[in-house]
Amino acid sequence: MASASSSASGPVPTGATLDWDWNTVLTAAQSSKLTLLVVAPSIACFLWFFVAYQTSPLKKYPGPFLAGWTNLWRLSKVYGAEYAQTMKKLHEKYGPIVRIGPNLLDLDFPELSRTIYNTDGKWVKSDFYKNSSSIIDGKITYHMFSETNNVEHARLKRPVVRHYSVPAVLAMEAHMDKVVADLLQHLKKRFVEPRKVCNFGDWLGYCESGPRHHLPGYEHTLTRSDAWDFLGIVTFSTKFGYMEKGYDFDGTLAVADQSIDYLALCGQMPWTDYILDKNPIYPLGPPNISNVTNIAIQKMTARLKGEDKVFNPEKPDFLQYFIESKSTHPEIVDEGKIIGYLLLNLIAGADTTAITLRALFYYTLKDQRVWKKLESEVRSVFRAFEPAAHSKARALPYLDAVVNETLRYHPAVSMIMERIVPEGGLVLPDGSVVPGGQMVGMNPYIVGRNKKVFGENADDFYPDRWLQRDGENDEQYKERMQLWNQAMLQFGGGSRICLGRNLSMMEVYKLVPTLLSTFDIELEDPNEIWWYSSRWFYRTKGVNCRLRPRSD
Ligand code: HEM
Repeated sequence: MASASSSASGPVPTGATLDWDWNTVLTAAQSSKLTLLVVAPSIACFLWFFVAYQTSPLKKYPGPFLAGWTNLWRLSKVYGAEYAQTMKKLHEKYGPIVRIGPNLLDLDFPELSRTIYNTDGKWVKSDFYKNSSSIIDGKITYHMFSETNNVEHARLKRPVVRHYSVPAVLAMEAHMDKVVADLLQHLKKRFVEPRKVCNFGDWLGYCESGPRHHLPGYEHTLTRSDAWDFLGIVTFSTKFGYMEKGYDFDGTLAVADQSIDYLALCGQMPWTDYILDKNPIYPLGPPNISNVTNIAIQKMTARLKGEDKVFNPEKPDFLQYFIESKSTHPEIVDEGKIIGYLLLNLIAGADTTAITLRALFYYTLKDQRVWKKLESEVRSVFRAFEPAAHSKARALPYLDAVVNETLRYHPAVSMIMERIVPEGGLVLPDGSVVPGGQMVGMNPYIVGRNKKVFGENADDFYPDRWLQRDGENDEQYKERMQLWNQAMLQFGGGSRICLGRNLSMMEVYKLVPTLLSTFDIELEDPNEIWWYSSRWFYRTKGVNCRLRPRSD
């Protein structure tokens, strides 16, 4: 070992011969700084997580080990885009209760659906929802979906809720008929006459790095453009033009996808929204749906000035209703709120309906027994090239069964709908109590496949399960349906139930019989496996079909 005096690197006590090396001392000092800067916080962090983990009241519940420690685990599962499938496997492994976050349980107890999703105002949405808000005049502003305060939510909903009721939606049937009639003509000209393949889903390469234009032979994203144009018409009497152009010409649909993915990813660790989208210095969030926002602003301004030439007062639309609510509820509704209501209609409504329609065609066409049964029921009532009347369509039992089965089997929202357990806690069927302040929720995909409710074949697409069984009397059938409906959370539940469900069901019940009674439809490749991405929305692409004029 060298003496310290031989070192040029620092003062040495006089006369002392030291048996150490200043480099070693410095290295030690540096490493203790390192210890302070890196190791100590890591230990503190570990201890914090360890204590939180050990003392958590949810520790007793089963689930993946890492999920109990950090929300990064569930973030990674959302990122993987196989969320619903992963959760299903976890429930198969652990049972009806799975701890998927340090403070979050995913429950598969349909009997609790009316407790957790109810109207008493005590169950509050978690912070998951908050990031789907916007900054208006420098202030974070929530809409009906993102508002977690139940009192404020009820205030926002009050002026508009009646416009989504069944009678109000039925008053819009004339609008819908126009979109359906246009769609039939488009299909005839674009696909039936030139004998081209029609894409019932999104065209290949959409939203990926490739150019944003149609590929030859796969021109039309039928369900999606129809759903967007339909909502454009009922919302402000104007189609976006996706059906005419046949592709996402202004990029809106791609941006809508990004904002829904942002909701799902950022919602796993809600504080990240303050670093990303709500960052006051440099917002890094998803791009706005500026095209649609601009259209909404233009339409509202023109309507308020009496300059909207396309609006026909005999055919009411949501914009008109929202403008009226400004007079009936001036203390709640201003022009900013009207834009919020308009945008929510589009973002919450178009893709959910498109996903449902696409799933219905995919699963039904894949099972020719089901397809033929549906086709013959529909054709016994409706003629070709005639928009199906909603009231007649609702009376068709097999169509009803197919729609229910599609909603059960492929819910457009396939992620846990988080709620905060109120004071007093939640008693689970196993007798354990989840204390107030913790989070629980159910996933429509998981409860929709509960084998105790739907039977051993719950993982099969089998619409006939919804029909009255041989030997089952009316009372028994009614009871079974009541039980099954508890497990149908496709539209959420309670006071936060989907506001647009009547509207989307009207579209589905009109469009499906109209298409089946007008065309012979078949999958181009009966073995087609579609693309999917399961996050908040269970999105899909594909379903390429050949359409021919109806042969019988
Ligand atoms: C098949 C179509 C649809 C499905 C599957 C669907 C699904 C859902 C679900 C599951 C929720 C509740 C989310 C939660 O509690 O966490 C919800 C809420 C909502 N949906 Fe839909 N939706 C559909 C269509 C529509 C349409 C067409 C509109 C509007 C025109 C719409 C507007 C809304 C609104 C405003 C909310 C928030 C309700 C509130 O919190 O008060 N949805 N939807």
